[in-house]
Amino acid sequence: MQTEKEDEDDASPQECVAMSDFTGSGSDQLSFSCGDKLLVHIKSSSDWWWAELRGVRGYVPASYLRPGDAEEEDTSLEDPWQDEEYFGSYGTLRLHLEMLSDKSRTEAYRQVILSNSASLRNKVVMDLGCGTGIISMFCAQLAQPSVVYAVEASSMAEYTRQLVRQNNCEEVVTVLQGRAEEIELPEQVDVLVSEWMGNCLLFEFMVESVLLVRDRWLREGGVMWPSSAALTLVPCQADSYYAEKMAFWEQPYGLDFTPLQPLAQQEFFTKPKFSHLIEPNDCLTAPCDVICLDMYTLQVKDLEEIKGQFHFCVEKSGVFHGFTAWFTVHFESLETGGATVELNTGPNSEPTHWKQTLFMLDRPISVYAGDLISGNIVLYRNPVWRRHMTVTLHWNINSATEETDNCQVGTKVFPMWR
Ligand SMILES: N=C(N)NC/C=C/[C@H]1O[C@@H](n2cnc3c(N)ncnc32)[C@H](O)[C@@H]1O
Repeated sequence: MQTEKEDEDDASPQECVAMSDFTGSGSDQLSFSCGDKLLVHIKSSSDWWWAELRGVRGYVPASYLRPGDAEEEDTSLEDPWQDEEYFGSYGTLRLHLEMLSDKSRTEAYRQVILSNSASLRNKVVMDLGCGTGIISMFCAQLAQPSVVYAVEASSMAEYTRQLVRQNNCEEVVTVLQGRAEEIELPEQVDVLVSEWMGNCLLFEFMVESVLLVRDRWLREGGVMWPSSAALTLVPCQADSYYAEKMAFWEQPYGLDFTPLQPLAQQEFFTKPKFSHLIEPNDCLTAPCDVICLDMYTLQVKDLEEIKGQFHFCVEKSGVFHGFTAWFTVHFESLETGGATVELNTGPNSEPTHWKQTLFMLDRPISVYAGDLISGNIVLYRNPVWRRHMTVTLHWNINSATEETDNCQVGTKVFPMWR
């Protein structure tokens, strides 16, 4: 871990305490365990600090640290769910406009209601995290449930009540403001519908609320919508993104800026890229469902660490820049044998506001038809910041051709976001 920063001295290093384990990737990141006391020498950016642990220095993720001793009591006030910020953001229209403008997403939920309208007659429904109440109003408009409990924790709930009245749905739709896992209902529900999926499926971990409400309010034999969810992964090319963020430094205006490339890798390729639009022909192999969740059996404790294996066979030679992930959810029919509705956020479906998530490798690797890329993905929920996680990818590349017979191995940890 000896690097050029060794001699850089700083005024007074600040002592910080690690709030959870961190396994560094790349040669300049420092690993540590929960409770370790680190000396922070340089806060080189908001995300990464230059720190020292037991005489070894390296980059550490700032969000894993809290100030030592003095300010101890302050950070204990920090809400691990960041509810104020989270529900505050849903109290404004921006995110609701984005979700409502996402036709693929919203029409999928409408299709679920429409294709189950007969079976929804006289049913008790909960719409968890109803936002502006669109799904609840689909239920009232397209079917005849006995009641829909539209639960919304943010201040949007007040406006949702107005929208329900404005659209003559108040007979059926009851808006309840509060966290769904904390509110009281007069009865159990037959159907628990929610649009809880975050980037990379789980980010925000709203799914925890869905599971808690399932366990408390879904009657025996009740239906979960979505019923199942799958995270899909594919090794891909990302030429334009790589050119834009890394190759750019090779010869801007005829000058050689390559000494900035390590910084570019740190700044642009450390975190996943949300809202990435992958072209179908960027995929180097057929995609693979690496994680499958059954919404009837999934438990909150399972969310701490979710692991999936993958085995890809390279279909065409190209440059392996990274992995792209997306998700698909399924809504089973209320009628036995009825049609299942699918919402697929992948590159072969209509784009959604989630688009896809790109995980860039530290450096691109040339791969050839027939090569095997196998390994695993692990989603580690952040033990402190409960809406965040890290995504760890381990991969092996076994060449199909003899010239590069050595097996290349790689691993990288992506914070999302803390
Ligand atoms: N699909 C994603 N990512 N987010 C879209 C869904 C987010 C909406 O659900 C609400 N919400 C989230 N969690 C809860 C909860 N536990 N109780 C009540 N309302 C909640 C938020 O305030 C947004 O309006």
